Amino acid sequence: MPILTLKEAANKIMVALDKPDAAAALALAEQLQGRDCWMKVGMELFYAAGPSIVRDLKSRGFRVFLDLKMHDIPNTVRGGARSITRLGVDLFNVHGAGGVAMMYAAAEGVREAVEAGDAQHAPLVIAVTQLTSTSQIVLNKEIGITGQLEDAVVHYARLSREAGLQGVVASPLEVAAIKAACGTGFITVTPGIRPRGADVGDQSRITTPRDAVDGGTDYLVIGRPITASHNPAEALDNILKEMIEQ
Ligand SMILES: O=C(O)c1cc(=O)[nH]c(=O)n1[C@@H]1O[C@H](COP(=O)(O)O)[C@@H](O)[C@H]1O
Repeated sequence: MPILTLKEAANKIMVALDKPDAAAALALAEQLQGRDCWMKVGMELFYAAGPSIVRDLKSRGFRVFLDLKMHDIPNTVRGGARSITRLGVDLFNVHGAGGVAMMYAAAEGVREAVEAGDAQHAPLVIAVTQLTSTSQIVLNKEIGITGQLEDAVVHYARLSREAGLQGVVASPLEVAAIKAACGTGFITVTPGIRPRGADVGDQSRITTPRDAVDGGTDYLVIGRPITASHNPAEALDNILKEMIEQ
């Protein structure tokens, strides 16, 4: 892998702002300001703080990944995508399990909002393949998908590309297979990042930040290793250091 600059490494980080309200999220974001990383707004924060949290983060100069993992009938997802696009986010996700028509509807919703002049730019749309908390055993025995987990991930990646989406969410362990199937330009956004010695928690398919970078991922989604630290800025800086070390 080519050596990354500090700025390039920071550009790859999406900090999962899994906080209960806007005040807590913005206090954390402020501590990380000036480092060029993205902020990810997920269900906990968005359901509490609403659309204004997106505007608050954008006005502070952050790029925003809105992680609401839409999974519904195509018509509903199309409307959801239109509303999300109007918010001005840079990237959002849907569930690959919703199928091609649903994913296509998400892409259409984006186009409709942009063409109607309701949005300045089109956000990237990506599909969740298999959650990084899902293990091989859970996939086979609970979810009921037979075969290898990596094959299930690649299957959804192919479908999402067919539907016109720009990338997927997967674990860093599947990046090489996704890129081989869908091309190097197909974006991989990878949670399941744990620095050595960090608490794994509910994640199942994990790598260190450095292994994720060496594996060719485009973006690393990192929550608790940064946000639960007593010094989030220092935790982020240590991760960045590990990513750029020769
Ligand atoms: O779409 C996501 O962001 C996502 C997909 C996935 O498969 N696994 C996953 O962990 N995530 C999100 O990534 C973040 C990971 O957070 P930590 O486990 O605290 O680093 C959380 O906000 C999850 O909601």
